Amino acid sequence: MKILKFAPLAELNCVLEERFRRTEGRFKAVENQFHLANDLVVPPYFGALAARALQYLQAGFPVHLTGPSGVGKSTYALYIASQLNRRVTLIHGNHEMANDDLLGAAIGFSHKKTVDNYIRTVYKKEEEIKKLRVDGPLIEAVKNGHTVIYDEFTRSRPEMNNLFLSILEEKVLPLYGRTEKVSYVPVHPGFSMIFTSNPAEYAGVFQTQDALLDRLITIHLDRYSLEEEALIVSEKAEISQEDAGFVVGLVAAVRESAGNGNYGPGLRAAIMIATIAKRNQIPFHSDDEAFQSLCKDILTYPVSRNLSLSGKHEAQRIIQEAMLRVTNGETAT
Ligand SMILES: Nc1ncnc2c1ncn2[C@@H]1O[C@H](COP(=O)(O)OP(=O)(O)OP(=O)(O)O)[C@@H](O)[C@H]1O
Repeated sequence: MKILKFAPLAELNCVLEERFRRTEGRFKAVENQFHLANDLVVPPYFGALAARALQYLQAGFPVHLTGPSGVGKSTYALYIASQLNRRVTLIHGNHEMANDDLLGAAIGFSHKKTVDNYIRTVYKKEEEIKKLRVDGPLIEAVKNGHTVIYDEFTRSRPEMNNLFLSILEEKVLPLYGRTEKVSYVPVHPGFSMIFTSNPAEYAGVFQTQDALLDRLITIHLDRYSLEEEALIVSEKAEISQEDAGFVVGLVAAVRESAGNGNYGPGLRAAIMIATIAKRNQIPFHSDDEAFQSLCKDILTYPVSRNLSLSGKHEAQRIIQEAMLRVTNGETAT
């Protein structure tokens, strides 16, 4: 399994346009700092999938990565984007997103006044008022051929996402509601898009219009294997593979006992437990009180969400039992 050491993505030729920074966060859809996992673990499955996704993008088709929370969708998307070697624009879906956030908006007026009173008897005055607009991140991306990662796109309202229909099919970005003569921007040949989403049954997620889904190559991501998860956790938290295996096995056993399937605690919870335990020199041992409390704090809520009203106590019982099982060498499937 490959382990890549990555610099922050910002250094990977993924700088956002200075102009947007100067608009003081007006374009809330864009973040100007984000990081690819510092220690990116590339299991064979991940590498093969990323290579295929790259082929699809290079052939001009957008890719959509979907799967439960924490299976690595954003990480894959950033990794694939970094392979394309073009600037990256990152958009986060949210229910408040509006066209202006992506296309830009009027930010005021410029005013020019010329008064010519050189000859006292003649008074000449000219005034010009111009609307000032700032292009939004999507216009820049489309014009300059960036790779756009639209993370959690189903958290934006479906009507908001209509914009992408013509970008992806007709290769033009229509500029609705503008007074300028040009009413669309042609899409640069180097432009490509990677979408990510959680399944439709997740809270806060909107149904996607079929027309958009029809344009995307949708790839379902499954959880990493326990061995892969252990390697990721050991790299991220800088702990031994044995300790990482124990934490990952514990989280998996808890998820299994709680019947959470795809939706229970996963890789993120394991990374949290491992990082905090390492930082605070808490032994990775189920007999250790501090370790038990840490696991309960992190795992109780995601486990109890699926349980009945007695959730909290039931969840803690499940966690305690899972600790014993994993300590006794019983592994989750
Ligand atoms: N291959 C990997 N190498 C290193 N770290 C990884 C890898 N895959 C995932 N991670 C780490 O696991 C955590 C979850 O990954 P990520 O945020 O990509 O998941 P996601 O599927 O996009 O989750 P969500 O749907 O909740 O946004 C992150 O901390 C990420 O850095």
